[in-house]
Amino acid sequence: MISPKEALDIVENQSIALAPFRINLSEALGYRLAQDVPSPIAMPPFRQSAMDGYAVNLHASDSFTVIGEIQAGDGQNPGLGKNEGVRIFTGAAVPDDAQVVIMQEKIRREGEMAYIEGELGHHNIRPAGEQIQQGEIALKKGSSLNAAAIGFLTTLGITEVLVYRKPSVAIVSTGNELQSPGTPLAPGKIYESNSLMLQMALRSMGYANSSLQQIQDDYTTTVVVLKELIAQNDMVLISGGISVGDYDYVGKALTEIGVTPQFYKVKQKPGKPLFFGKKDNTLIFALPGNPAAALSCTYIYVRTALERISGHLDFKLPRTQGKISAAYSKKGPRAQFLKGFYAHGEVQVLEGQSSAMLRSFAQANVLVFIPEDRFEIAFGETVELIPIPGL
Ligand SMILES: Nc1nc2c(c(=O)[nH]1)N[C@H]1C(S)=C(S)[C@@H](COP(=O)(O)OP(=O)(O)OC[C@H]3O[C@@H](n4cnc5c(N)ncnc54)[C@H](O)[C@@H]3O)O[C@H]1N2
Ligand code: MOO
Repeated sequence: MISPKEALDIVENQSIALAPFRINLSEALGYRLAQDVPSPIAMPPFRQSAMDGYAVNLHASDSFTVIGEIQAGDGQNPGLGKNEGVRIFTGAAVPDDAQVVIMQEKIRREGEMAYIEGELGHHNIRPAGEQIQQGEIALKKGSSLNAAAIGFLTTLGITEVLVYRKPSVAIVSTGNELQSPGTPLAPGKIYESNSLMLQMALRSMGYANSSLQQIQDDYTTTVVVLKELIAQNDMVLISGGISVGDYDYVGKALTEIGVTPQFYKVKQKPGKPLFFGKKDNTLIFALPGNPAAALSCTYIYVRTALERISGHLDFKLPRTQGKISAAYSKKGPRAQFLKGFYAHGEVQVLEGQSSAMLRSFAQANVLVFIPEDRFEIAFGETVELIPIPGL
């Protein structure tokens, strides 16, 4: 059995970015750039006034003559003699001859004459190219296209960019005991909840392209359905049927389909029987059916794979720290990812850590990582936390 760290290393190394395509910026939210993007223009494109006031060619004087006006958007560049100025507004082009824009609050006007009152202070001119020069890299390959990034590229006149494709993900739940919600439970059945939960986890992380399937514990069906889904998708997430029971067909079916295993079983709780494999360019995770195990593995391993194949090339699982609010005793040698609630530097390990339970997960905002070789964590000790994404 490998450690969580070894398993994450394998996932990172095996998750290769999908093929890029061109996209309009208005559709590009959440994608990652597949190229360095150079700026086609300098920004600002001209010397820009940062204030409403007067642009002045000032020479050792505390007064000047106002000879005209420039509004934002005007294209003229009037010549200014010594101690001549123009009325100007924020965002307007400053005449080449002006060295300073004086805020209107510091000016007293008398007809065409303007008198400076108090200290001049800043020159209030944004130099051309102050933010970026023409040809300079605006955003690097791998950058996330969030609202600010899309806004920034739009200020440069860019309308289309090359981004990495986002994966199509098939989510498959297995198990004869599973019944779709919406009808009273039949004896021996439970409601099927993993597929919707996993779809929501993916959506909350920015991956909207997923489909849901449910299959019975039947070997032939499992082979046929999984084979087709693996051929058609970039990633397949299977929940349940990966342990050692007589009706756990998933592992055998994946072997028959020709999936190359990257690992099976991780020294962790929850999620010990996690399987990760590859067929051609498709990544396959067989997640343990226990709901908290399936979700925990999704937030740790599936997330890492999704980020990397979507172009977040150097993605590492975010980790932070907090002080534990009560002593904790770990039983057994497996590393643990505990459901926790973190606030103001302190983390509380929640009641009910069984991998069959979701109650504590529904209240958690972090996973508390307890390494394999740690058993007794003292009150107030600093522990590693993995924030739950998408909250
Ligand atoms: N003899 C052993 N038995 C088990 C071992 C072991 O090492 N030896 N490992 C245990 C651990 S740890 C886990 S985790 C589970 C994982 O088992 P499977 O991945 O095969 O999952 P299932 O048996 O199909 O289901 C487990 C549990 O989760 C419920 N489940 C499954 N799918 C769903 C779903 N879509 N929605 C809601 N709930 C679901 C299922 O009813 C079971 O209760 O194996 C242990 N056994
Ligand atoms: O590994 Mo299982 O998820 O502990 O119950």
